[in-house]
This record gives sequence, C-alpha cells and structure tokens, in this order.
Amino acid sequence: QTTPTTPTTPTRPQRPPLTPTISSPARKKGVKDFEFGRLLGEGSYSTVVAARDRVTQREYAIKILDKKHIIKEKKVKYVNIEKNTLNKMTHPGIVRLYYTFQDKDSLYFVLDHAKNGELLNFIKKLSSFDLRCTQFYAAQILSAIEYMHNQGVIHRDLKPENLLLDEKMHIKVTDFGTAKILEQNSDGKEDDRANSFVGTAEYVSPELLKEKAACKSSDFWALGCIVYQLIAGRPPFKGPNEYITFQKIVGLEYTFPEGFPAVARDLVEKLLVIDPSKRLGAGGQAGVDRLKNHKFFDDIKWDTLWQQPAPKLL
Ligand SMILES: O=C(O)[C@@H]1CCC(=O)N(CCc2ccc(Cl)cc2)[C@H]1c1ccccc1Cl
Repeated sequence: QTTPTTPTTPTRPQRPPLTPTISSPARKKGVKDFEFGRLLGEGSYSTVVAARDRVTQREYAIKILDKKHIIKEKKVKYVNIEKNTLNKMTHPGIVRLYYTFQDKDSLYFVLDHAKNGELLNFIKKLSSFDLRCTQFYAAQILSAIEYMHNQGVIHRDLKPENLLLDEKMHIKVTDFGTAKILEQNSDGKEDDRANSFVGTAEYVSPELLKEKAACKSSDFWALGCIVYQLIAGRPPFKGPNEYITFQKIVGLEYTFPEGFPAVARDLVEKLLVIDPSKRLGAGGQAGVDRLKNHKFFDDIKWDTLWQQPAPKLL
C-alpha cells in the first residue's frame, strides 16, 4: 500500500489572488468638504448655517453645536438622541441627516436645507390658512408622525417652529434633540412612557404636565394645537405666562373663534382630549387609521400625498 501522495496541481503560473473589488467607502466628511454660507438660525445650543458640498455642489443646512456649551449645559444626552433618532428615519416629511462629524470645538450635523423655512412664519404672514391648506399640511404632519411612531420615536416638541417647508412647500419635521426613542423592553413591548422633558408651553400635553410622562398620544395633542392654530392664527392655549398657559391646558380651557369650520372643530375636539388613551389617534396603527379616516381628511389622497403639489397659500 503506497503512501498516498497529495495530488499535485498542474504547475502553471499562479494568477495573483483576486482582491474583491469593494467600493471604497466614502471618506469621512469634514468641515473642509463644505463651503459655508449664510446663517439660517440660532438655537440655544446650536447654530444652523447654509453650506454647499464643494465637490457635488449640493446644498445642506449644517447644524453646529459647541462642545463646551453642550457639556456645560448638560445636553450631551440630547445630542446623542438627535443623532440616533435622525439616523433611524428616512421619510419625505422628516429632515434627513446625511453626515455627522466633529472637530476640536464643535459637532456638525449635515441636514436637509428646507428652503422655505418655518411654517410659523407663514402663519404669521397670512394670519391663518384656509381649510384646504390646513387639511393638506395637517395630513403631511400626520404622515410624518405616523412614520416616526412606527420607528418607535416620539417627537415630544411638535410646534410650527419645528415644521419647516422645503422648496416644494412640503413639510419637513425637524429638531429631534428632545425626541424619545421608545426602548423595546424584554417582552418586545414598547415601553410607551417617556419621561423628564417638557416641550414648549403652548403645545405641551396634559399628561406631560401632570405625570411628567409623554407618550405617542402627546404628539397627537400637539397636532390638535397646530390644526387649531393654522385656522385661528393663534394656539388654543396661550396665557400671559407659562403657568397660566399650563393651567388652561390641564383645565382644557379654550374656545373656538367665530367661523371656525365645523369639520376642523370636530377634529380638534377629538385631539384635545385630556385622557391620552381616549385621544383620536391613540391605540397603535388602528388608532392612527381612525384619525386618518376622520371626515376632516376626506379629500386627502394619502398614498400620493408626498407627490402632490402643495396648495397655494392664500
Ligand atoms: O455618535 C457618534 O456618531 C459619534 C461617536 C464619536 C464621538 O465622539 N461623537 C461625539 C460625542 C460627543 C457628544 C457631545 C459632545 Cl459635547 C462632545 C462629544 C459622536 C458624534 C460625532 C459627531 C456628531 C454627533 C455625535 Cl453624537
């Protein structure tokens, strides 16, 4: 029995092993990749500047945060929340985060540049929207809320300042620094109560004021306040100071002005409900579907909503 010899491969010139051609991952972007332009806005913790990618010429809004200030104000948590929430979301009604980078002093978030700025400016300019425009914008805001809730994100601070308009006059929800990512707890159920953050007085929900806990329904409360404001030209709960405003909210002290359309009044009355579980929209996707089927949205075609031209703001 001869010892088996290992079969010898035919001697032919060995081709070099093929290196798999992986597309080289784009190099990390940095400040030098952009030409910075005009100041778009100043927040308490951020400055937003228009910028253009030097190579692609694409325009962005870059949100710049000063590290020292963030650390001093103990807002590092909010920076991470904004990054983690925006990274999870890709929706036509939500500002997109393209890149983040940092240098010694600052953090940079490269975002969509919504050219027409804040919805609030249009409410101020026009004092109020007609019913058709209100229905279109309420539907776009609801579409964005539905998506973010499906991603387990509660915005918690929806208000006309955080609703931007792009060059097509479509909605772009922004400012997720105070959002809440609902953790999947052990049995896979969403922990549906967020905590310890209060939004902007006029739009904050009663549960946030009373139990310090927001839930998805808190975003529907804010939608009710926004729909009211688009038509009435002012938010439903507005006092001379925050304390009086909060009192009005928990006491549901608001009235409709003369001429407020009945179909809009019916919707607002079903959104501005103290008990979050009884608010129209509450109760998961079934609740959202009930809200989308409210007669206020009868003329809305939901499946092509983001392809439709925005109605002229008169
Ligand atoms: O989460 C990330 O993608 C990175 C991870 C590495 C890193 O150092 N940072 C910055 C962390 C950080 C957050 C707040 C301050 Cl004030 C300083 C640094 C994170 C970061 C970089 C750029 C922009 C935002 C963030 Cl959170």
